[in-house]
Amino acid sequence: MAKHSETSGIWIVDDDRGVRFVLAEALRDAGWHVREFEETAGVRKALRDATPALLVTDVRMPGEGGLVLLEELRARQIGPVIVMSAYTDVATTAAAYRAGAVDYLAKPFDLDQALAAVQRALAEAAHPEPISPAPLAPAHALLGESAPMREVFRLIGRIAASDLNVLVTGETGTGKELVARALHEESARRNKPFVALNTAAIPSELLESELFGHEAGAFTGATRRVAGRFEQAEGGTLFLDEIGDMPLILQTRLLRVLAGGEFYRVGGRELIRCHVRIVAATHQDLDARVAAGLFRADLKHRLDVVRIELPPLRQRRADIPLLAQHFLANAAQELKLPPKRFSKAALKAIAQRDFPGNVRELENLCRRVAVIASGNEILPADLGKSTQAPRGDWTDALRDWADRALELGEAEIHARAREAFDRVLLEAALAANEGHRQHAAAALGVGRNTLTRKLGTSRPRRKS
Ligand SMILES: Nc1ncnc2c1ncn2[C@@H]1O[C@H](COP(=O)(O)OP(=O)(O)OP(=O)(O)O)[C@@H](O)[C@H]1O
Repeated sequence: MAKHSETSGIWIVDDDRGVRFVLAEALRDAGWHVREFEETAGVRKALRDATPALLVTDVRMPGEGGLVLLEELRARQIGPVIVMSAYTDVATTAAAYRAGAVDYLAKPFDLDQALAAVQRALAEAAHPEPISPAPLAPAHALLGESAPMREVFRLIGRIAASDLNVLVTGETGTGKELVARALHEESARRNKPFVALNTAAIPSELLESELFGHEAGAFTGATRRVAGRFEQAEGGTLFLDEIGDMPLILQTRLLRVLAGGEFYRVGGRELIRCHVRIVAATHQDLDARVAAGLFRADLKHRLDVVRIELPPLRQRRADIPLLAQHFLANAAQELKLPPKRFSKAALKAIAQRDFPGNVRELENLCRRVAVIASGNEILPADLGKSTQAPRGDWTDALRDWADRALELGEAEIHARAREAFDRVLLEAALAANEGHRQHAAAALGVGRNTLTRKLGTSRPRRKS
């Protein structure tokens, strides 16, 4: 490796001597000239005679913090700067990127990772990307301290300010929606709407108008013009959950909108331009769905510009105690119960459990014990037996849909919901029974005639 002593080298600022020493030695071994500082005051002094080729700084130190120095260096166009910190929550990570950091190392870090970050930063220094300044965003409740979650926070911090579409993948209940919200909160769009739509929860014939809105008279029950989610999210972020389940016909429509940035309401003639950032999520293997012909490859490319993979809870058990205590405290507060806490043994027992329903299942367990446990300290015996993961309750989605339809004063709400309900059951039963009507009817516990009658009536009612 080439010697870099012709530049003023790499400067490391950290009040922790151990970190400084280990990092400095590794960088020197790699051929760089390194200067060490234990506080930012020393850096300011040194800046009178020299500038670093790269600065690596801690965030919280006695005296002035690293981010203040970072902002000043950015103003003077000195850098690049890599930030390292044991504080790895989304807000701190994103604040570092906003202040101008080119990378963020979560302590404790791997030395190879640090060396790679230094090399990358120096290589990219010739083409620095502008980072728009923005005020600190409020902290939000995406919690975690495990290595995989730190990586997720790092990624969120890095890409929040961009307008790139993001695909969040992960099993059910891993926090995909919270990640989408964090991306929104940390972006310049934070004062605009965040709108979420679960594409799997909406009957396919209603999905188009949910997304793009409709004009009065566009179909039976459309008594007045209604704005779709795209319009509602204008300038902000649209979160499309369960994107893998979107019917192909709508995938085509969505693709056109994403490509052209404009759309018509259902039954409308006015072309509407949209400036919405899309964060999509799925618990399915989207590549497999593309291979099976169930998902459009071109749409996947549009959505999957940056991917954030949320690991299942079993791969980040280190987060369980933190999450459990948070959920227990929240549940007690919400339910107006006296504060409760887990005994050490109970926390240990929880951390060893399997949670097929991931964070959502852990949250439900904490709510349950908050109510059931009699004492203020939760003991292992209070936890009960591990149960199978409760799946996301579809009636929640139905309730949301009904609330909205009622609020908008839509017509024939009951009939439309019933139709959708029947159709989903019938389609599922027919699919599970290879199209055999009698078997499908038996599986559902209805007579064959009922099934045939319902098949006859549960058709889309769009007029045109
Ligand atoms: N890291 C986390 N910190 C705090 N709360 C979390 C975290 N991850 C998930 N949760 C909570 O767990 C529940 C499920 O999270 P969320 O709805 O974001 O999951 P999801 O992956 O979108 O689920 P699904 O695939 O079923 O839609 C929510 O109540 C959320 O607040």
